[in-house]
Amino acid sequence: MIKAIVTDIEGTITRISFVKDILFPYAAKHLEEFVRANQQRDDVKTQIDAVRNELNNPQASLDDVIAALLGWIEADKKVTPLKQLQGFIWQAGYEHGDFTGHIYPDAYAFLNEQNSQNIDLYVYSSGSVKAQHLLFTHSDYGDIRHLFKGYFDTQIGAKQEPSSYQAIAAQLPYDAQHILFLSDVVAELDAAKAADMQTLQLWRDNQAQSDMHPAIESFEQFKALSL
Ligand SMILES: CSCCC(=O)C(=O)COP(=O)(O)O
Ligand SMILES: [Mg+2]
Repeated sequence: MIKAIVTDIEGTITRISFVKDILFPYAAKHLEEFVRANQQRDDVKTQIDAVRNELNNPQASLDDVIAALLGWIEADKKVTPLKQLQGFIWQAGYEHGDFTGHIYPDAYAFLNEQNSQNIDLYVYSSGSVKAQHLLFTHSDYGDIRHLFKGYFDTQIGAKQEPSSYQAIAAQLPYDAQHILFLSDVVAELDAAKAADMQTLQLWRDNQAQSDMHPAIESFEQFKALSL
């Protein structure tokens, strides 16, 4: 019996193209100016040092740090300091109304339905917890943060590592087998399954599939599943 749902964002409840074609280019456009202007801010300084750490070069110049960050955006690398900085940068875009956080209509209906049935909803995304809050605060449906009980990002571990799902389950008041993890990415579902969670793939954009996980194309098909 499912008591809690942990959902991925991009590709699961949010269109991939919103992240790849709107959020990532916005971050790339504003990153250099943001990092230079805010390099003395404590939370930004921490992430700049974390980039130097990732580069194994404590002496890396700010130019080197910026070049690495821009390369990681281009390659869609889920490197924690990049994801944390992207969250800071997107704040201005959301607050100026440059975009709203995309949520699929079927996902919005599904999240509301599960919430009304007292299923606890959590988020686990490579996007930082700050970025998650921004997307849900400024979503296509207004502020929908009330739907979620908690948020996890790569600070708990990478999404393709079973230990990350074990750590999430340890923070929830349910055994892993009562937790359903939703994602579009098979490697993430494999990791969650290895941690004893139930899994369900959202298959919206022709992603690779696997016999190991049930799959649906839209949450409208959820009720027909016997989970
Ligand atoms: C929180 S919105 C930004 C999403 C993002 O930056 C990202 O890398 C998407 O990763 P996900 O784990 O949600 O597929
Ligand atoms: Mg995803």
